[in-house]
Amino acid sequence: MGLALRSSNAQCSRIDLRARHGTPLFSDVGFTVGAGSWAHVRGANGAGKTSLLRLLAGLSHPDAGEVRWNGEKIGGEEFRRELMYLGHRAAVKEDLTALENVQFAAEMDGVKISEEQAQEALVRFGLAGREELPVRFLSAGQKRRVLLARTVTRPAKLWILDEPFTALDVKAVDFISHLVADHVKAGGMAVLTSHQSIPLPPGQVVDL
Ligand SMILES: Nc1ncnc2c1ncn2[C@@H]1O[C@H](COP(=O)(O)OP(=O)(O)OP(=O)(O)O)[C@@H](O)[C@H]1O
Repeated sequence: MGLALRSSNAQCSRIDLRARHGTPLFSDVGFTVGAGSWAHVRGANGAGKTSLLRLLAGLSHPDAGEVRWNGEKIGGEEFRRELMYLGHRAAVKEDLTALENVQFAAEMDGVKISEEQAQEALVRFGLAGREELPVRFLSAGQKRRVLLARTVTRPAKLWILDEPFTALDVKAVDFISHLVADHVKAGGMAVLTSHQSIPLPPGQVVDL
C-alpha cells in the first residue's frame, strides 16, 4: 500500500504590506505553492522578504489580502502542524548542548524524540563529535546546522526557510539543497529566500 499524500497548497493572494512608518513595502503580491513545488522569494535588502515569510507563517498580518492553506485562512492547528518555519534570526540556545537544542526544538514543535534520534539528526548534519558541546562553542555555520536539523526531526509539509544558506559552507549548502529537493520531490512544499541562486530544480520566482 502506497502513501497517499493529500494534495495541498499554500496560497497568498493580493497581499499588501506597509512598513511601520506607513510607506508601502510591497503590494498586490500573490502566488500559490502546491504539493511538489517551491518558491524563491527574491528582492533587495529591505524589500520585505522576511516580512512576507512571516506573513506566510502566520506570525504577522498583512494590511490587505490573505494567506490560505488548503483554501482556509491560516492559523488553525492543522496549518501549524504542517508548517516548519525557520526565521532569518532563529537562534540556538547557547548554553544547551547541540543534542539538547535538537531535543528542545522538537519539544517546541510538539514532538518527543529520543537522544538517539537527536544524535542521528546531528550526525546527518555533519555534527558528529560535537553533540555534547554547549553550542556557544560551535561556529556560526555549525549553529545553523543545529537549527536546520529540526527539518528531519519533525515531518511538515510546508517548509518556510528564511536565508537557510547563511553561514553555511559549500558542502552544507549542497546538503541542505538536496534535503529541500527531496522534500519537494516527495510532495512537500517550500518557500525560501536567498540572495544567492538556489541549487534546486527550477521553482517559482516571487520578486519583491
Ligand atoms: N520590527 C520592525 N520594526 C520596524 N521596521 C521593521 C521591522 N521589521 C522590518 N522592518 C522594516 O521593514 C523593511 C523590510 O524588512 P525585511 O526584513 O522584511 O526585508 P528583507 O527583504 O528580508 O531584507 P534583507 O535582505 O536585508 O534581509 C525594512 O525597511 C525594515 O527596516
